[in-house]
This record gives sequence, C-alpha cells and structure tokens, in this order.
Amino acid sequence: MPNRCIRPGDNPDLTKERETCTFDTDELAANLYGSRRNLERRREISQKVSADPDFADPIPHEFLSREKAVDATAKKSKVIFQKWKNLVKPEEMPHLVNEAVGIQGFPLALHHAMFLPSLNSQADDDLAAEILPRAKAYEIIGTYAQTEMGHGTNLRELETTATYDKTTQEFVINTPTRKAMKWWPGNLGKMSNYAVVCCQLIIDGKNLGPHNFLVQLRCEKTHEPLPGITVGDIGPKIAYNTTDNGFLALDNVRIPRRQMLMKHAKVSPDGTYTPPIHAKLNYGAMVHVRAHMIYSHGHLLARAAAVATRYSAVRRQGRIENGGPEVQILDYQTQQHRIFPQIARAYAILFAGQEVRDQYAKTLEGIANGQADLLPDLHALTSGLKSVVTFMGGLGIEQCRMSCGGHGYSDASGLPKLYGVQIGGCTYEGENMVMLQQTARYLMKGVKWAEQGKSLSPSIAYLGKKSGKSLIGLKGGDITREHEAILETLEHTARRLAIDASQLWEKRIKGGECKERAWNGVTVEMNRASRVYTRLFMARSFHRRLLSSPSSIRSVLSDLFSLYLHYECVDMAQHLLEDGHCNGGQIQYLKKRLYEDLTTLRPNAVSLVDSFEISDRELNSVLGRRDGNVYEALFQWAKQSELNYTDVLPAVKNYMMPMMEENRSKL
Ligand SMILES: CCCCCCCC/C=C\C/C=C/C(=O)SCCNC(=O)CCNC(=O)[C@H](O)C(C)(C)COP(=O)(O)OP(=O)(O)OC[C@H]1O[C@@H](n2cnc3c(N)ncnc32)[C@H](O)[C@@H]1OP(=O)(O)O
Ligand SMILES: Cc1cc2nc3c(=O)[nH]c(=O)nc-3n(C[C@H](O)[C@H](O)[C@H](O)COP(=O)(O)OP(=O)(O)OC[C@H]3O[C@@H](n4cnc5c(N)ncnc54)[C@H](O)[C@@H]3O)c2cc1C
Repeated sequence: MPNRCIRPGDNPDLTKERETCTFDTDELAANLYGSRRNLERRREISQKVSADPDFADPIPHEFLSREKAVDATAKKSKVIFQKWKNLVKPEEMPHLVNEAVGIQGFPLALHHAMFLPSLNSQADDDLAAEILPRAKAYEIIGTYAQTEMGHGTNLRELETTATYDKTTQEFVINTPTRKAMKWWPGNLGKMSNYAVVCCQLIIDGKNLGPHNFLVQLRCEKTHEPLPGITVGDIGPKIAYNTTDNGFLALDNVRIPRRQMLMKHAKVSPDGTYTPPIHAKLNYGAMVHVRAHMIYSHGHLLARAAAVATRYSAVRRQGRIENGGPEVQILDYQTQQHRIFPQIARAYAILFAGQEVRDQYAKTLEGIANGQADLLPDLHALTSGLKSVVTFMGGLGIEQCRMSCGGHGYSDASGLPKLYGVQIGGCTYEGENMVMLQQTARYLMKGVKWAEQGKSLSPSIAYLGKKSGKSLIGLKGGDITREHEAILETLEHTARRLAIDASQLWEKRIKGGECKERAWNGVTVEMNRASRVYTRLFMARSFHRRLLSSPSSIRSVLSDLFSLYLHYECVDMAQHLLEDGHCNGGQIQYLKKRLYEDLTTLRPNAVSLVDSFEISDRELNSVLGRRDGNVYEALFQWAKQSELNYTDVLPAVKNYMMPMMEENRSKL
C-alpha cells in the first residue's frame, strides 16, 4: 500500500516497516484531519515554514538560555502574525505555530487561547467594537489573569477586587494582600500590555462574585508598566519556558465602567447589577480552552508515539532466539505493549477532541441566542475529558520516553519537553481532581433524573439503560459484535460506578453528615465514576468514527479500536470485576485478545504514526525523524552543545585542573 514516507537513503529497517503497511496512510491522515484538502494544506504549511529563512534556527532551542529562547520565539511570532497572518486560516494557526515556534509557548498564546475568546464571548457590543479590532490586528497583546498566588481552584475566594465607584462611574481594581497577586497567567510577565483580569465585583459593599474586567497594564508606546501596576515573570518551570507566566499586583487602579465584560452580567451607571442568564457564563474562557485542549493534548501524545515507534523500528538490541540476529526492539512484546496502546489512545483522544470542539460550537450558538441549556452537559464533558486526557497523555508520553532507553532521557528525543508540556495540562484549566468532581456533580444529577424517568442528554443516556449480562468473550469471532459487547460492558460499569457513588453519598447524608462533608467522604469514588464516564465517551466517539470511516481504512481502524478497547478494559479490570459483572475468565479473554492485537498491529505500527503527519521540524526529535537515520543525527545534535564550543572549558581550567595538579603535587 502507498506510504509516501518511503524515500531513498532512509534507514532500511524503517523502509521495510513501511513496505509491510496494509492501508493507505494518506487516506487515514486525511480522515484524521478532516479532508484531503486539509491534509494538503497541512503539508503545504510544513514545507513553507521549513523554507522560510525567518524561521531558521541557527542552533536548536534546547541549547539556548531561557532569555535567548524567549527572544527567538518572539522574533518568529512577529513573522507569524505579520508576514504570515493572511496566508493561513484561523483553524490552521495552531499548526503553523507548532511548526514555526514549537510547543513551549509564544508571546501571543494566551492572547489567542483566552484573551480574544473572553472578549468575543463576554464583552458587550460597545467594548467589543472598540477593543476587538485592535486585538485582532495585534495592535495590543492581551492575556487572561485569573489565578492568584493564594487561590487558583476556588474562584469564589479570589481576593482581587473591582469596587464600583458611582461618582466617577469607574471600577477601582485592587490587590489587597501578597497572596492576592495574580500568579501564573501565561504571557502576563513581559509580553502583554492588556489583560482580562478576574476580580470580585463589589457594589455598595456587596460582593457579587468573580467577574472579568479589561485592564491596561503597560503603556502602549513604551511598554513600561502603568502607575499602580507591578508586573513580572514568575521564573523557570518544568516546561513552557518560552512563556512568560507572570505575576501582577494592582494598587487601586481605576478603569471606566464600560471595561467590565458586560455581555452577560451588567452594571448600569447607577450601580444596578443585572445577573447573567447562567451564573457561570463568566467562566466561559475556561470552557473554551478545555474544549480545545483535548485535541492539542492528543497531538502531544501522537508525537511521543511517533518518536517511540519509529525509533523502536530502527533500534536493534538483543536477540529473541539464540543465534538469531539482533532484533528491532519493536519486536519485543513488552515494547509493543508499552507503545501501541499510546498510538491507539492518541487516535482516540484526537477523535474525541474533534467531537467536543463541535459540541462547544453548538453550545456557543445556543448562548448567542439566549439559551444556555447545553452548557451543563458541555461543562461536565470538558471537565472530565481535560482531566482524563491530560493524565493519560502524561502517562503515555512517559511510557514512550522510557521505551527509548537512555536516548529517551536526552532532550534530543524531544520527549522530556513533551512530557513537561503535557503534564502542565493536569493542573491548568482546573486541577484534575477538582474538575473530575465537576463531572461527578452532573453525574449525580443524571442518576436522579434517570430514577425519575426524565430525558437524558446523549452523553449520559446510558444512565437510564438497564444492564444485561456481559457478553464479553461469548460472542464468537465477529469483531463488530465484540466491540458492541465491550461498549455495553463499559456502559454498565460507568452506570454502576455513578449509582454506587450516589448511594455512598446518600448513605453518609442519611447518617447525619451535611451534603458537602458527605461529598468529601466519597470523592475518590465520585472521581472514579467521572473517569469511566469520560472513558466511555472516548470509546463511543472512536466507535462512531470507525463506523463512519471509508472502507479503505476501516480494517486498520477496527484493529486499532480493538486494541484500544481491550487495553482500556484490562486497565479498568478492577471496575469490571468488582460487582461480578465480568468474571476472571472474561478478563483473561480480554488479555489474550490484547496480545493478539499487538501482533496484528505490528506490521502497521510505523505507518499508523506516519499518518499523524507530523513533519520532522514539528516533531523536533532526533529519535523520531522520518528517515530513521538517528545515530549520525545524534552525534551532530550533541556537537551543538555549548559545552563543546571549546575543548577545555574554563570550569575545568579554573577548578578541576588546579585541583588535580595540587593533588598530584602532594604525592
Ligand atoms: C484554544 C487552544 C487551547 C490550547 C492550549 C493553550 C495552552 C495554554 C496554557 C495554559 C492556559 C491556562 C490557563 C488557565 O489555567 S486559566 C485559570 C483556570 N482556572 C481554573 O480552571 C479554575 C478551576 N476552578 C473552577 O473552574 C471553579 O472554581 C470550580 C468549577 C471548581 C468551582 O466553582 P464555583 O464557583 O465554586 O462553582 P460550584 O462548584 O459551586 O458550581 C456551581 C455550579 O456551576 C457549575 N459550573 C462551574 N463551572 C462552570 C462552567 N465553567 N461552566 C458551566 N457551569 C459551571 C457547576 O457544575 C455547578 O453546577 P450545579 O451542580 O448544577 O450547581
Ligand atoms: C503551565 C500553567 C499555566 C497556567 N496558565 C494560567 C493562565 O494563563 N491564567 C491563569 O489565570 N492561571 C493559569 N495557571 C494557573 C492554574 O489555572 C492553576 O494553577 C490551577 O487552576 C490550579 O489551581 P491551584 O494552583 O490553586 O491549585 P490548588 O487548588 O492549590 O491545588 C493543590 C491541591 O489541592 C487539591 N484541591 C484543591 N481544591 C480541592 C477540592 N475542592 N477538592 C479536592 N482537592 C482539592 C488539588 O486537587 C491539588 O491536589 C496556569 C498554571 C500552570 C501550571
């Protein structure tokens, strides 16, 4: 089958892998990216970025100091948002940014991810008309400043205040304590001159809760902080080090009334407050990022899987049979068991990410027409997905890293940085344990609605179904029926965990605890229920994609889906067994099927990651390069280390040599 990755001069092991492929890699890539046209555009952008001298890197970012890396990233960002701005569609921008600057952030990341979305969805018409054209034209750079040093999760206790002064029709924005300083917002430290700042709205001494305000932070001409504003960078982090996550203190800074984001909640000139149609519409920018980060985190896992798979095809180490040749490490069952589930999960996350983006768009349409009824379902789903996907992705990337042995520990592999970026997602946009509880709240309502025979939205329709016996392992050789049997078992498990958690909660309440304390006593079980609900959604979403896929890729997607389901079930075996819905024999059957899947997928493994269609530049990994010529490239990469600029380092000359000399002279 055609695999356009085959080229002369490639590592022969990798070429052999591509020759055994049983499907059209372009067809799968086109399906993944929505159409042939989208795939072609993706390639076009990759090629043009590589050819643009403005994006050339004299040395890899890994060897730059933080300051130089920030500088290089800003320089390229200017090229993107001036020269390239009109050459790509908005939906192509993330790919362009990944290609041109990489994954560690850039000066306009938060401008795009949260500043513009906040203004778009929360500013009233007047403010939007004034500020949006300027923000969209990059005349100003903005960010989203919500988290404080003392509070990130519990937004109700944020301390920054916006007190309305009727006499001047202004808000006075103030940071009352050290721990009330805004702390963490991306691009706040050095790049942004404006921010949407989340503050407690105070009118006539009454606290009306967190609301968003547009605040200018720096002079548009000099970029110096304005009077009353203290702002800076919070320092180096595990990753995202080209992002200036920042701190901000506001000392009674006055802004006009109309700079409150008043599309939903409003304050009139005389100080009358009008609440929004849904109390949490002020949190819209977070829902926006949660809805979009699923897909981008799927892509991070896809990259790691691509690196580990390609490298494992070219790396030869050890023998499986005595006297045989050294084998490709991809032939070890343990290696396949480490890596192939990550390929399947990456596809699953990407498919789910695309579905949830569509659901987000529909919810926004409703809100624009005054209807927020789809929001609770979306909030539950995005909260669950962001938590499950970031955690799964982190584990998956780490498995991929370890599967590359020593070279996986080197920045040359690209894997340590991928991991650092990925796990940031476990914390930002709501710490995972906290967001899973948001999902659980919705599930608890769903359990009650199901008991009362009320109609349920599609994502929780399973709560209203009746369980039959698990048919796993009992349906013979028909793969379609086996998929259905597993999905039904997952539905049962998700339902059972939600009902059990609900009963545990009720029991504690009946035992005399208040609802909230009782909740804290069952949150581990609540979060389990949320995870399985989310994993069920992901499995269903993958299944929908399989059923709608063209026949040319149906077979490979079905193999991948089988592996996905078998792996998920074995991973969740405890839940399947706990209530006796499945028995030990069925789990053994699932394991046997999983090991068969590894063998089935082996000939297509490299081609499956080729279909992620990630260019060498974007992948930024010596181990994962398309041509597989890793050893020479590793040496060339290491030679660029600044420690190699000279044969004898000053550190050696000044300390080690004198020490050795002194020790020698003592003899
Ligand atoms: C676009 C591309 C993206 C690519 C990635 C870009 C990379 C950028 C990198 C990083 C950016 C990072 C940015 C940030 O981190 S911004 C800061 C994010 N902060 C958080 O997420 C804080 C988490 N905390 C909360 O969201 C809330 O405080 C809370 C939900 C935990 C609790 O809020 P609270 O006001 O106390 O509400 P309740 O728990 O009492 O809930 C009441 C009710 O409201 C529902 N609800 C809560 N939130 C929402 C919401 N956002 N939308 C809809 N509904 C919501 C909640 O479920 C309750 O419902 P009920 O049970 O029916 O009563
Ligand atoms: C890379 C990165 C980028 C970020 N970018 C931004 C940004 O652009 N803008 C912005 O405003 N913020 C940003 N943040 C901040 C981020 O949103 C917060 O750190 C996050 O919401 C978690 O809040 P916290 O730090 O207060 O954690 P905490 O709430 O202090 O969490 C600490 C621990 O307490 C637990 N915990 C807290 N509350 C509960 C609860 N109710 N139930 C059970 N357990 C609980 C948590 O699960 C966790 O284990 C960023 C953070 C990171 C790491």
